[in-house]
Amino acid sequence: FPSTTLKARVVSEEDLYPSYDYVVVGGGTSGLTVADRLSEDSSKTVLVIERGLLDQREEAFWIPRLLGLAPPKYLYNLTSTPQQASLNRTFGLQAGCLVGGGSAINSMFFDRGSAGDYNLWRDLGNPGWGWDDLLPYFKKSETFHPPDSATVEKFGITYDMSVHGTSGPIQASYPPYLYPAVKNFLAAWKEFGTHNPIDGTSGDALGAFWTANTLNPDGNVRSYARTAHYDRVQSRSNLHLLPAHAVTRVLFQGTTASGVEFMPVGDSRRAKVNAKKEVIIAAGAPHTPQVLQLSGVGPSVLLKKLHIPVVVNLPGVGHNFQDHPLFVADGVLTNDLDPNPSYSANETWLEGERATYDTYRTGFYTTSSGNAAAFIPLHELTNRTDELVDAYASQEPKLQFPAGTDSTIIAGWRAQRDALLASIRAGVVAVSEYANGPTAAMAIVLEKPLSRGSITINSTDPLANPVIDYGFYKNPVDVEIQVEAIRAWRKVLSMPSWQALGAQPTNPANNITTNEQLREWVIQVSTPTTSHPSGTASMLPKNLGGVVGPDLRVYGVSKLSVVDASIIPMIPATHIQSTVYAIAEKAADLIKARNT
Ligand SMILES: Cc1cc2nc3c(=O)[nH]c(=O)nc-3n(C[C@H](O)[C@H](O)[C@H](O)COP(=O)(O)OP(=O)(O)OC[C@H]3O[C@@H](n4cnc5c(N)ncnc54)[C@H](O)[C@@H]3O)c2cc1C
Repeated sequence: FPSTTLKARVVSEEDLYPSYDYVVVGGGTSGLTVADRLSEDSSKTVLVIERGLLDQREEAFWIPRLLGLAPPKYLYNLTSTPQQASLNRTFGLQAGCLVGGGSAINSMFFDRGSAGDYNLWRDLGNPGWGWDDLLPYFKKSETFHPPDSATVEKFGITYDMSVHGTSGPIQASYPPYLYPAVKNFLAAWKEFGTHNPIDGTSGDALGAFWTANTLNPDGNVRSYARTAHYDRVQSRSNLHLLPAHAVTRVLFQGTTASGVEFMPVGDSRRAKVNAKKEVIIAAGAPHTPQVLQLSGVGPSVLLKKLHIPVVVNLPGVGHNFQDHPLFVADGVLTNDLDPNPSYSANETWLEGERATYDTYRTGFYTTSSGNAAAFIPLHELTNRTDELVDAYASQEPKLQFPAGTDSTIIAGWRAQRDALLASIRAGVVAVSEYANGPTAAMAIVLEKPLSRGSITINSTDPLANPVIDYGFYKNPVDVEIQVEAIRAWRKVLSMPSWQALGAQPTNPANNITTNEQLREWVIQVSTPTTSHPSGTASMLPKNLGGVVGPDLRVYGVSKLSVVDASIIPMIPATHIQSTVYAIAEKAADLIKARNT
């Protein structure tokens, strides 16, 4: 990989200015995006404080196929509490602890939800956050490189340039190595009864379609927040990055954020830096609530228990936690095509592909985790739609939460449920995702869970892991949708285009058929996370458990905002990084406008 000089604006503690216009907490996906945009104005100074290290160009960060192999020092080691509705199992939560955050280690799917996903945000009390409002920011964030005509012809990829950006920092493209069976996947879903949108990023992400990756076609390397929003602009003298330091709390004068306290990781010494205009929190959904709670912004009951002085009682901080639960349904293709994913089991073949990548930057190593997915609305998934919607609608909100839960959080859940059910009835959101494409085995993902969890601290140690409760499958109707998703998967495998490849389901086996059997299977094999944690500092009205308003400012204090995946009020039916980039792009515009 062409190595660059990376030290220019990485500062050490001694070089810090005593104050900056903006201090950004967390140099991950959203933090680096916002810092890049705010530092476009050379008269403003910006400091990013990142708990993790700057990667040293280890292969896992730039060779797409090596995703998942990041050295442990760049990862958090987070584990949930035992999840009651899931046989009391505990589950990890993957998150990147490095400059670039999740974007450095993710699976590189780069897609968007449906218009209905974002219109839900708007309709929950967030003017300016519907699909039409966000589309310009999706476009601003990316440079989309369409596939060449030979690829289009061979694989039938369709796209609509009018919904894409052509000059944004994140590079999006298709790898030059695609599997022919994806065409069968897409055709089978059409035979099943859904459609193939021309471009799944157009606001119509209902159906089965090709998906691009965060792949820079110049060398077929990962495009991520570090390369796109830091390396690209590191010559700016008004942008400073302080890696390997954790923000321990936001400092307040009264209720005005005035700066942050931070510490070098591995040293208990504390230091302070001032923010003249705003402190911007971008620590990611697992850690943003931790930073807020440590700073005295959160549920007062919790803060008092930990003897943290309360700056503002905000019960929603750490609540409304959502992710996408999933399981893998296994199947085989007895008559598979050439090439197919099973080749990668052969070490000699892999060595050849690695040599091809090293020499030509083509072949298998340009691929990450997939280039197609199906997002299916409930009425296409099952004929039990009315029954399932009624089951959700008849639930008593209070029973979804432990005794003592603040009434605003319960009201927020009710509002989300009612809005979601209207969208499900209207058929404008997907509830199930079938990820990947070229195999009969599929990750089946619940896209619109109504179970909610929480992330809270139980210690004032800023480096301690927060307590992660996924609230996994707490809502039994979520499980019921997963049951229907298995039935739909079996049905799609029986369609002519899959049968042409000899598709057969293997697990769950065909003799597992009753709702009860399928439910039991789902509970045994599911995990609560697709590494899409969201919602822990939700953008919702305060009386609905919100933490920030549509301007992303934290309620009850001034000069403090949140710009990361925590603000997502309802998780969209998509992989969420492009949404996080769009949020951060919009956040930067909002912050600039109020600080001219
Ligand atoms: C393994 C994995 C696979 C994924 N696959 C996909 C995919 O294929 N497609 C997709 O669209 N999405 C995917 N995602 C999700 C996507 O990458 C994330 O949603 C997104 O990166 C979140 O961005 P963020 O800015 O909210 O948080 P992050 O990018 O996680 O940034 C938060 C940063 O804050 C830092 N931080 C935390 N606490 C502190 C503190 N106290 N002081 C200073 N810094 C702090 C962290 O170290 C981190 O760098 C995946 C995520 C993971 C982890």
